[in-house]
Amino acid sequence: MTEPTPISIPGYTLLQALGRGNTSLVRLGVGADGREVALKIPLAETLAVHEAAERFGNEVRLTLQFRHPHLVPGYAGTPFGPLSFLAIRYYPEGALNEHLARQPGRMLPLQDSMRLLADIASALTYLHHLGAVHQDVKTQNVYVSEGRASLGDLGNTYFTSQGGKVSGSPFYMAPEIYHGEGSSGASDVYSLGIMMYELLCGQRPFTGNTYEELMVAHMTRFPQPLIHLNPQVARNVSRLAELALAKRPHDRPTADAIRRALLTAMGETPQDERFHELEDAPPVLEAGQRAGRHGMATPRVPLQPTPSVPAPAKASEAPAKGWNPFKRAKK
Ligand SMILES: Nc1ncnc2c1ncn2[C@@H]1O[C@H](COP(=O)(O)OP(=O)(O)OP(=O)(O)O)[C@@H](O)[C@H]1O
Repeated sequence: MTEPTPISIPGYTLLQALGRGNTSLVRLGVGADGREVALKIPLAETLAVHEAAERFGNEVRLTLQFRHPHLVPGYAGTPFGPLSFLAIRYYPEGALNEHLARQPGRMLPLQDSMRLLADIASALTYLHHLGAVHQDVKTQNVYVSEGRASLGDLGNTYFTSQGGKVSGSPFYMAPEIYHGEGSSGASDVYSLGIMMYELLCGQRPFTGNTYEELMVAHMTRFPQPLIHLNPQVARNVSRLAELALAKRPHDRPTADAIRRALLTAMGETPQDERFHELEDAPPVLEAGQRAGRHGMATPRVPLQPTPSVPAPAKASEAPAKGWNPFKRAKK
């Protein structure tokens, strides 16, 4: 794997690497104001492949545009070109999968799990309200801080009105995506349903050792009721988790119904969500130009949907070996 460019970002002191994904190297950085940030820097191979570079640009633009307490906030970024990067909030506790791996039995106390799930459901309610689909809801893309969750990684997010390529991660992908059909808010809800099982009973509802086994499980099997696996889970929450995994998208509840059920089970009275208006879209920038909340003025321009690599829809298209059920094939 090649080293990313750039090796320096004006305005930031680059510190140690926090992690590396398929697309980018993430480094801790300190801004001119002394604030620690996570700097996503695309790998050279990401920039070399048009679709991958477009996806990174999409992530930069949408992260800077959306604003919600449970979406990872973006501070500044350059969407395209050799100097592209994205500065986002730094989460010292890391991603939810890393957080769970540190827990005994990979399980958090029930109230803590419900809080995190309610936060993610809230973020999805916001995206769906705006007509956007996240397409990659999974524990690896949720960041945790002091018991609260923020959803990140908007590289595959698109507005349904503008269209976008269908993608997902095999452990979390809804049956309609395996069938090669379109994604929607309901396919995000399906992925949230998978996370409800992971967090509330410590196991995934569908497993498989190969892509084909996993595909068959998602398309044909029905999960055990959550409440049978963990009798402490409230009946309504268990029922909504099962419904979230309905084979047909229109049989699934909304993210907001799940949020409300979780809050009610926690003894709270759910309030209606109140949303910020969309940030002005960052302008289309030349290489090296920067957009952000404390950067240049941002004229209104329409967002361009950025295509992502489609998830393999048929067994014959599935990766034969070395497949990773947490990752889509990206390049
Ligand atoms: N905001 C952050 N704060 C702390 N650590 C982070 C942050 N963002 C990313 N990381 C670390 O960097 C790793 C790689 O990040 P990420 O998975 O987002 O990379 P990516 O290449 O953009 O994603 P993908 O592999 O889905 O294309 C994460 O697993 C995590 O350990």
